[in-house]
Amino acid sequence: MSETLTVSELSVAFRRGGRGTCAVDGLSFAIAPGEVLALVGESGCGKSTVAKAILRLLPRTAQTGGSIVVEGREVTGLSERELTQVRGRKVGIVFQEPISSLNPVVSVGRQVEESLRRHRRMRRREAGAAAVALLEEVGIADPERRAREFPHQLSGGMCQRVMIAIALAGDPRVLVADEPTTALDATVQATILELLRDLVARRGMGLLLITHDLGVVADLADRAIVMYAGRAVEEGDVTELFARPRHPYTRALLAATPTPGGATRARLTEIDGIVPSLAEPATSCSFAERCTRVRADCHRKRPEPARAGRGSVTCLHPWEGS
Ligand SMILES: Nc1ncnc2c1ncn2[C@@H]1O[C@H](COP(=O)(O)OP(=O)(O)OP(=O)(O)O)[C@@H](O)[C@H]1O
Repeated sequence: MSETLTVSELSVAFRRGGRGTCAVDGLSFAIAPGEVLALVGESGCGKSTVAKAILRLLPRTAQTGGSIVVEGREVTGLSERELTQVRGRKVGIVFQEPISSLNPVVSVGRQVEESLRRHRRMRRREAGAAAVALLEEVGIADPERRAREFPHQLSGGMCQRVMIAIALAGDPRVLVADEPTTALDATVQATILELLRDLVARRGMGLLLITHDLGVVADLADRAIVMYAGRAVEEGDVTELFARPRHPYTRALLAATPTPGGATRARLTEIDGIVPSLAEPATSCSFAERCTRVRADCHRKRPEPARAGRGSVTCLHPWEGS
């Protein structure tokens, strides 16, 4: 099966007063139709930067390297005009804050219609009917009435459904969902995850799910990449990753995840300051300072990805599969 999205050796550095911060460092992955791939890691590890690089939404101060191919088309060198065909039509995006992402003074039906007219060149009447059908597809009851309402009249969960309808208007082959349920309460979260799962299966889209929440990964993803300081430290099938985490960071993340009904164990703190300059790539393991298994060579040698089970691990001394 051909991939909907292939990212190869993606790197992104931000310049800040003469110094560079390497936010993403040599990340590669591919998503097949109907597949859910999660990018998981703490705040600041570079997840959103990956999403923005795919949609070419990074500021001019960002230096990007590597290749991003969407449905066989390299997007890194495209002009703004060519990019409009990719954004929305081939790649849709859903952000974390549904209410602030919607226009408060335009009815939700009209906002879906506008997206349909922009991406699919529909006439107004045709777009009106298609908007109602999309609202129904994303699970909004009584869609004709709801289409006339404004964002403040809808719950957070319903607003997120509207955002998903807007993202689907261009009939994208890949959906990028950046923390799609983080702003919602737990029961609503579960219904939105179920909707995303249904849509991926029904439409055969690829889904890149960006989250810091391993519970969300377990619920929805087929595969996951665990990111730390801009690099993939472990990658694999979700069931294997949860059953046999090999990287000490994956283990630490799993240990910090609240268990149902149990107490939340210590949370890992946010990472700041990653790699000082792109010209000076890391010469050691970036997790060494926080690692419980650290050995002398971790401070001297940069680990490279090595195959492990059906995935890979980037660690000089990984836990062996048991
Ligand atoms: N526009 C920017 N200019 C400079 N540095 C940036 C910019 N955007 C992100 N960064 C830096 O890049 C790194 C990765 O940020 P990013 O937002 O991708 O992480 P994240 O894992 O998505 O975190 P969060 O979940 O908090 O959004 C951070 O060190 C951040 O400070």
